Amino acid sequence: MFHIKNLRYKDILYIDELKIEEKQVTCIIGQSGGGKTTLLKMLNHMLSPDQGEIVYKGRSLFEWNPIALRREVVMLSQQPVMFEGNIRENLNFGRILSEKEPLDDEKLKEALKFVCLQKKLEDDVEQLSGGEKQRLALARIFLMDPEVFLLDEPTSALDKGTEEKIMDAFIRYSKEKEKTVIMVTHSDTIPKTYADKVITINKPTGDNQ
Ligand SMILES: Nc1ncnc2c1ncn2[C@@H]1O[C@H](COP(=O)(O)OP(=O)(O)OP(=O)(O)O)[C@@H](O)[C@H]1O
Repeated sequence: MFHIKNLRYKDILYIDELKIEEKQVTCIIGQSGGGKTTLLKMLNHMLSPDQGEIVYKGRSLFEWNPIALRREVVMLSQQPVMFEGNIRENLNFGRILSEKEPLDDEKLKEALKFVCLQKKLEDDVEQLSGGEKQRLALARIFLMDPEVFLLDEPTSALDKGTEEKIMDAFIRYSKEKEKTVIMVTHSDTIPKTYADKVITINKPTGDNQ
């Protein structure tokens, strides 16, 4: 699905060749500051390489309309993005960005349950904790229903039990719906439990595979 060739970005990321397969769970691991987030941002064209090429579905990312690409390839960033307003508005905002119709409260409540978030749709997002915001942002991209999920440390602010419940549900859903999941993680257990493939990205030495 993604094919990276001879990628160079500043002195941050050097990848000679890397393939990421569709409908699989790929975990990206490696040392802090090694360039994992930078790589995720390249996959939905929020950053461009200085040299080399990223091919997505057989076409160079440069040929893709960035907006159309980001409807298919959605990124959950490390610091969850929150919009002013309540939980309902925050969940449906992703749907608007994806040009999909807003969902009724029943569907939104199901999404909150999916991420183990016991809050009301009317609750203001300002009052949520870091871990609650992380789960709300995950529920929002889940409702966007993209083909590819780029997840940057999606459970870093959660306790082990909650991490396991959410990851179990999310990966089961992704497999059923044949989604592609590309996830940066520092967890020891997530790659072992869920990954079809693990990629290690460390500071450049030229042998990132
Ligand atoms: N736009 C930028 N310009 C210059 N340097 C950057 C830029 N973005 C990130 N960096 C640097 O690039 C390196 C890689 O950062 P990145 O966030 O990709 O690492 P990471 O592997 O995701 O780290 P962590 O595991 O700590 O989240 C870091 O040294 C960071 O400071």
